[in-house]
Amino acid sequence: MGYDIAEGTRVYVNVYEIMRDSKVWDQADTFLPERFVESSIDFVRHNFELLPFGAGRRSCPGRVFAMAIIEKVLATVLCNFDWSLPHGVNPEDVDMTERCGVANHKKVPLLAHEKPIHIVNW
Ligand code: HEM
Repeated sequence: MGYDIAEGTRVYVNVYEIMRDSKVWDQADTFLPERFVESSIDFVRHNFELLPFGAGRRSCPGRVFAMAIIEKVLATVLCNFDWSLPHGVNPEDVDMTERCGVANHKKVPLLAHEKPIHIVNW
C-alpha cells in the first residue's frame, strides 16, 4: 500500500482514529448508532473503517458471544427498569467526555436512578 516496513517492525494500528475518520464517517465524533441502520458497513466483513473486534486471523474470537451478551444485558436493564437522571440533572448536562486508555471509559461516571418495572423470573 505504498509503505516499506522493515522485517520485525512492531506495527500498531490506531483503530480509534480509523473509526473516527471524518473522510469516512459523517459527524465522526458524534454518537449516532442510527448511522448503521441503512449501512452495508459492519464489523464481520472486510469493512476496515469499523474495527471494534479487530480484523483478520487474530481478530476477536469472542465477538459473536460478546454481541449476544451485550444485547441480552442491555435489553434486560432497559426493559426491567425505568431509568432517570438524578434530580436537577438535564440530559444536556451529562458529560460524555471519554477517558484515554486501552478501553474507552467515561471521564465522569454516569449517575442514574433505576426504578424496577417488574421482576424478571429467570
Ligand atoms: C465487546 C466485547 C469485545 C470487544 C470489543 C473485543 C475486542 C477485541 C479486539 C479488538 C481484539 C484484538 C483483535 C486484533 O488484534 O486484531 C480481541 C481479541 C481477542 N478477544 Fe475480544 N473483544 C470482546 C469480547 C471478547 C469475549 C467475550 C471473548 C471471549 C469469550 C474475547 C476473546 C478474545 C481473544 C481470545 C482475543 C485474542 C485473539 C488472538 O489474539 O488471536 N473477546 N478482542
